[in-house]
Amino acid sequence: MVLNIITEDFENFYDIQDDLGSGQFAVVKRVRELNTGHEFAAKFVRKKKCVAGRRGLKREEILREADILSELAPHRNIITLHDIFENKHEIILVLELVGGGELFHYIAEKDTLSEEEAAKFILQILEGVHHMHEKNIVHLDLKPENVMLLEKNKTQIKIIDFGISRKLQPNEPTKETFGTPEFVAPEVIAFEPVTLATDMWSIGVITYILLSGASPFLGNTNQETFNNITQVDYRFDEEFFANTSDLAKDFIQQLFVKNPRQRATVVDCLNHPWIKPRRRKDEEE
Ligand SMILES: COc1cc(-c2ccc3ncc(-c4cccc([C@@H](O)NCCN(C)C)c4)n3n2)ccc1O
Repeated sequence: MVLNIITEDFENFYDIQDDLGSGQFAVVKRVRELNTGHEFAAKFVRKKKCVAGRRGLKREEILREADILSELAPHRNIITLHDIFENKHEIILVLELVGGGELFHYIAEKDTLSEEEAAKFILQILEGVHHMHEKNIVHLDLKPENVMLLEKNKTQIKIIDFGISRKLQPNEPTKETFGTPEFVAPEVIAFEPVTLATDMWSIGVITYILLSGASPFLGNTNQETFNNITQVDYRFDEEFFANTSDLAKDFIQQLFVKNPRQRATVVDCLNHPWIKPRRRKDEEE
């Protein structure tokens, strides 16, 4: 994918406004494009100063996210990349702005969702992930914090943060990435190759949380969490799942399968009876 990287001064084209959030090597700011007045989210990512440097990311790692976002655009449930800037110290990804906040906060405010509402969110995540997986792209960090609502109190979602996503190459096992402990699949903990199925495990965790407000494998420490995941040690506590349908529990159970080759694929999930009746006719294949 050929990227058009602009090396002129970012502030000749955009007015920087408020901070939206920050991570280890990146900060996301709201910006306004000078010649259109349109607002965007700009992700400023610090570049490593030298090979041995501990701060910042390698240039090719940052551009990998831009490459993948460019290949995936456009899709209604995946964030769109608008511009890329580079200067001596950082790379700036200018992205479609979403104003509805993280799904994580939406759940926190509501504690749990109805099955109908949860399934609507999961269907959209599946449609975005289906688009990725058709291109052999795996996200590797799917979690409620990386699913954002397009607008407040509207249910359309966008998947963000492709910072550790990968385009899988046949016969080239990918092992080196690690997502967020609570959401990672057993193969990630075992440092075995990641595949498209790795995302499907995370979708199971997200579904479990949307329906119950509880996290299926979370322990008091990361090691406890890893042990629970490796042993696929979870349960549908009556306290949280008394009113959850068997179909919804079956959907989750088909994703919490240790062997990635036996885990439900994104197409299996889109055709699962808990999801399929909620799809629009034009989306069925
Ligand atoms: C943080 O990394 C990305 C953020 C975005 C993105 C795109 C549009 C957009 N509109 C609003 C926001 C936003 C608003 C508040 C916080 C954040 C971000 O810092 N936190 C997101 C989740 N976090 C766990 C990475 C991002 N975003 N973030 C896209 C790709 C990324 O790799």
